[in-house]
Amino acid sequence: MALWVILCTLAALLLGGLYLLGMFRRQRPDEPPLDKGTIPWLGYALDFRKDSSGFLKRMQRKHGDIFTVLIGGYYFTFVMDPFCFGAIVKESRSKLDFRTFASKLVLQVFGYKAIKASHSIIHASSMKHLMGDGLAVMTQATMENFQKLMLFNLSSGEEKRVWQEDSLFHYCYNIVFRAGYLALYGTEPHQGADNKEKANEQDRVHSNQLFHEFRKYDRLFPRLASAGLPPKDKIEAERLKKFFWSVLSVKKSWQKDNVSGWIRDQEQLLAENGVPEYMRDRFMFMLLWASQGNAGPTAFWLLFYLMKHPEAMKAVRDEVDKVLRENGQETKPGSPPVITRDMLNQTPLLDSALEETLRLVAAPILIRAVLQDTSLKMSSGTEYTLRTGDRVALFPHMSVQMNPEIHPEPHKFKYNRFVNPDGTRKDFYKNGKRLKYFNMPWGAGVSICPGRFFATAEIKLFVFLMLSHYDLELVNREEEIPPIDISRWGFGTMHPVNDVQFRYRLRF
Ligand code: HEM
Repeated sequence: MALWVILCTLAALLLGGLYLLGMFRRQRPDEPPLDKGTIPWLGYALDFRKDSSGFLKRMQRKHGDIFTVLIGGYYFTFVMDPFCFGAIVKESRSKLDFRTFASKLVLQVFGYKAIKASHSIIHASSMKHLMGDGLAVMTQATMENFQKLMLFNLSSGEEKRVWQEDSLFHYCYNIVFRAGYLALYGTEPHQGADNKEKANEQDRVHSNQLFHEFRKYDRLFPRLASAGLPPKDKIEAERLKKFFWSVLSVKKSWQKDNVSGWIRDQEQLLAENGVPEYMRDRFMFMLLWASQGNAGPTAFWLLFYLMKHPEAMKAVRDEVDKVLRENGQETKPGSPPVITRDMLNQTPLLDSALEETLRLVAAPILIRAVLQDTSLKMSSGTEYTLRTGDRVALFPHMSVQMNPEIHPEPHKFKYNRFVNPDGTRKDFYKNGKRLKYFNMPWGAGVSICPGRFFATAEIKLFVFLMLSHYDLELVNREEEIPPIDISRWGFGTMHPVNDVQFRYRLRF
């Protein structure tokens, strides 16, 4: 009898194990093509982690616009048909849920254990402070910090009109990160005008140190997110996490000046929802990564493409100069221009150039957990069932942003791709049908980036200041577009593998 029980238990365990490894899963008649790969449980995890875009291209060629693949124990259904995107991102949360996957990820990479209200707290405070009137306040704060970082040692005189050389990715990421960080997380307090310069200097030093630690974490991030870090790097990641929890802690923020309403409100709302202080510290780290991880790299690509395409540089610079002139702002040493949110709304060409940059380099993968069987109709008319327990994923970089049927010559940077000659926005079509989702750098639906208007303002302020103050050029005019780091597909803006040298010189 005992032997019989043991045998049954072993058989049940074996069957359970095989089930978990995916051995019994079969494609049902109404389901998308299923591809489990050859390695049990892992499936295609290694191929996907190595180069998600290359892998998905191969799968699309093999299976078409919808397919389910096994990746590290999870079944992901990738949907490449842009006419289905709306149905997926707008589906009710009871069927396709964004939170399940996102909560797991933020726990793994930031140590933050999300509560139910986290998402609505983020979105409510972003609506208040990163859009509309709140955005005007944030734009001004960011402007002041850009000036603090970029223009503090400018003086007039010919001797200053010498070329200075720097690495473009590092330069852009560094300045945009620090200005955004100081605008959101606050500045060093000071009393009286005498101490102001001292406080400014402290802000410069502190934000620079923070940037250098942030970059260390940033480099580990893709492998941290896919649980692929070797032990040595894991220890380093733990050290960095603790460093950020401490530097960004709620207690330290109470000692700062000019902490944004965005940070203050979220901290307070979390506290009101019973989140303990140590967890609120971790939340602050998550917000730092979300807010600063993409804007700097995007600013790099935008300036790079403008320098690489002189006609684009001229058009955007002329537009910036015109807006400054028409708003009574002259660029003179010693009196930096005041750039307002209204001025940033008068730049259709710069908007198009930024959107074009994002089309080329923003590559998030949007993921929803399937909580109930959900049917999905493709533009071909075929209907599929997404299976409960699976995940559904979109990779708009491949399916729309670089799709030659939607954007002719997709690898080319065309600064005016998104704007008509009269300044209005262009429409985009596939197979003669107008598309709603033709560029998705910010995601879509419930999980759309709540900081997108602030991000846009931040990058545009930076470009305004760079173009109005400096002549800019690549050190090597024939510089090739640097290859991208393919381990970062899915996480936002891509990074270049190598940096690019550029030089800048005061214009006046
Ligand atoms: C060029 C810059 C940026 C890009 C390309 C970008 C893109 C994205 C994307 C694709 C997502 C996730 C969407 C999803 O998973 O479905 C996201 C989430 C988020 N972004 Fe941004 N973002 C940028 C800048 C910013 C800035 C400046 C802020 C804040 C000041 C910000 C705050 C956030 C937050 C808080 C989330 C998480 C939202 C949530 O959990 O619901 N982002 N962003």
